Amino acid sequence: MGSGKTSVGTELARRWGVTLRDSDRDVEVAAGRTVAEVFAESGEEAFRALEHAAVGRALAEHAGVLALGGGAVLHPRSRAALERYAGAGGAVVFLDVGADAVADRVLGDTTRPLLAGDARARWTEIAESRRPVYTALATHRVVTDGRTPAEVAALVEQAVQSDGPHTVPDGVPHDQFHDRPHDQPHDRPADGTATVSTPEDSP
Ligand SMILES: Nc1ncnc2c1ncn2[C@@H]1O[C@H](COP(=O)(O)OP(=O)(O)O)[C@@H](O)[C@H]1O
Ligand SMILES: O=C(O)C1=C[C@@H](OP(=O)(O)O)[C@@H](O)[C@H](O)C1
Ligand SMILES: [Mg+2]
Repeated sequence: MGSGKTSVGTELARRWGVTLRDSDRDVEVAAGRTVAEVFAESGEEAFRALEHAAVGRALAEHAGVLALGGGAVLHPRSRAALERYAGAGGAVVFLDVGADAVADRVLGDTTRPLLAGDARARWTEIAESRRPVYTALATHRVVTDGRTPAEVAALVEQAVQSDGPHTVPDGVPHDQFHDRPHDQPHDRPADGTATVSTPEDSP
């Protein structure tokens, strides 16, 4: 939440001339309700089931950029689907962000039900608990603090087009933050239609 998956995904799709899918948006269309309404009326479990279905559809049918909701990786079968996608050469990008940067972005926002109450404390707790999942799943990590969505999109492009060991743009070699379960090249195909998933980045 607030790492910029939706914003950066939009920029990246524009840059590459492809379309953006966003799992939250797909859930809202399928449910005919907002994410906040689904949480309030049906609960988080129902939201996760809708989200899992949206992720599966997007991975199967979408050739472009996919922005995930930050909790999409909590569903074991969504996580497994993303692992298969990455194992087949897809790029899964962890947009990393710290609490100070995120405070300026989403902490006053009421559209994210999991941040109700002490939003900063909730965000920090969620981010810490999910970080191991994000780092295990991601093929690339890009730090977003102090960068505009356009700047982050350029860094994502640079990261996924780089060869060999995945040195992220802030200079931290990929293997210092991630026990990578797969070791495939993650170049964007020349036709420019690769799906780049952003598994939250951070919550
Ligand atoms: N790099 C950034 N710098 C400043 N604000 C940003 C940045 N990325 C996103 N935002 C703002 O933060 C809010 C959340 O961004 P969003 O893309 O919805 O994040 P996510 O999808 O990861 O929750 C939006 O208001 C957006 O305009
Ligand atoms: O991290 C989460 O559990 C959530 C993140 C949200 O998406 P963003 O990460 O795009 O804000 C949205 O799916 C929902 O509010 C739950
Ligand atoms: Mg989003």
